[in-house]
Amino acid sequence: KWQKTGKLPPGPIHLPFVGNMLQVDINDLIKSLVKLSEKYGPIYTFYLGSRPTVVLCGYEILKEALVDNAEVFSGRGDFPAVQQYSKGNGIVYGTGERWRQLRRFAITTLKNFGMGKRSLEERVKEEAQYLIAELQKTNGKPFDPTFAFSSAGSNIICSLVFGDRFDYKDQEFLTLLHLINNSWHIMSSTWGQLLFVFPKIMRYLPGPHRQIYKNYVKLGAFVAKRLKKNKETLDTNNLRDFIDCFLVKVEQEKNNCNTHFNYETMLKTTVNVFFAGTETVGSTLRYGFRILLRHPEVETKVQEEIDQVIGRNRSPCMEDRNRMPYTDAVIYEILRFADIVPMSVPHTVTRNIKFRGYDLPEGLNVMPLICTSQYDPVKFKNPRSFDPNHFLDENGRFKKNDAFMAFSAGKRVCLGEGLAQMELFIFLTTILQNFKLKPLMNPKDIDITPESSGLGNIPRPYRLCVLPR
Ligand code: HEM
Repeated sequence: KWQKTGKLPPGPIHLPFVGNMLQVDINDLIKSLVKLSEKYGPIYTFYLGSRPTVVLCGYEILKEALVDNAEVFSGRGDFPAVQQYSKGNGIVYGTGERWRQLRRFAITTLKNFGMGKRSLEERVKEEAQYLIAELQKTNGKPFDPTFAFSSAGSNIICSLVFGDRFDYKDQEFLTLLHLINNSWHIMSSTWGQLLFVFPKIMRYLPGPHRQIYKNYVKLGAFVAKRLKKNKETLDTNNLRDFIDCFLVKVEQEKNNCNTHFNYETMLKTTVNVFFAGTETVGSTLRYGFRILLRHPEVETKVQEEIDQVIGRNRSPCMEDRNRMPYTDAVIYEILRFADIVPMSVPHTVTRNIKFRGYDLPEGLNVMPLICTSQYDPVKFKNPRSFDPNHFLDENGRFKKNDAFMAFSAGKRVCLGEGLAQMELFIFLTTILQNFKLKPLMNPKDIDITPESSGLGNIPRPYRLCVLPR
């Protein structure tokens, strides 16, 4: 069907059933896809089993697709790791009118609860103090920061979605964080990549990839419990959180047989936002602090800027960011270099389109390799090096770069970008205001390449010490 519809971009010769599997290293799918673009150019066709996918590489073509043709490239493509659970419900994996309505509702509702506003900033500042208290408990001894960071990030989204934060030692909370972390690791492992390339076959084979679905079911059970609790205690004159607002919306729409607001979409959307808001910020902080251990000179410069602009006696706030170009650039560079969602999430085209001379039929899978924009040598001087100068001009002022696509671009752009930027700035500056980082090895020996790459780029596990300043 796909071939008959028109001229797809060229690509490596594919075999029946296995597609282009034999042309890639399944331990590092992304690297292989980037390598193929050296031969076939910025747009080529790659077969996942029998299904063609158009791969987009480099800033120019990603912008042309995701931004200049935003509507057409806004469909959601095959993502087998989660499809079995989400079944097209929810924001991340929804498509068409359902996705549009759920996304609009989520953005408006999260804004009403303070996303992008001062009230939420106060919440983030308060959480930063809990994080500092948690780090103080380590007494300068080595520790693994994974769960302290993901707890802090997760608590912000929990406040918005569930109306409250959790204690860092709360067992149920820790279990949820483990489920999310575990799923993210599997999606980013060889098993996750096998699942991506062979969705049908892998569904029937044993292996860790099956755990992703089980984890989602457990997360869903927790969210279902919260939905029930909210419903039992709902006061329509005092809406407490995202779930309350969704319950009201479902009730308002109950006689509309075409509605997209029902129990299933409420459950899956809540799971989506909870998952997306937890692992991403946690992973970025974990990656970012590993980079700072590797580059103590960057840590020192950020601390100098903190001392100059904020001092030691008050908490950092978002207004400070405008007066801290170096720290601003460091955060952008962490997001660029760590590149924690390197191939974004698959898209599709929503209607037939002629694009760069090729015929892309409606429903065709598109893989926007946003890592190739973040590492585009035309747009960044030394893309393979961590260098905050990528975001500074010659006078030391912050300089935007269009090729920065850590949150993707266009209609599907991450809806939590503003929130994530706020959390990263406040958490990072509050930690560096209070502590000096101490690595457990010579900084020059710290490897800041990812441990594995798939849906996510996973930083290598590490421990560090934090000493009071
Ligand atoms: C450093 C932190 C984050 C990064 C790097 C990140 C990155 C991304 C990326 C690359 C996408 C895929 C966009 C696409 O399909 O083209 C995405 C989607 C999404 N993100 Fe984030 N994200 C982050 C934090 C958050 C937070 C805090 C939230 C919570 C509100 C969130 C909620 C979502 C949702 C709901 C989507 C799906 C959007 C859609 O399909 O319309 N993300 N994110």
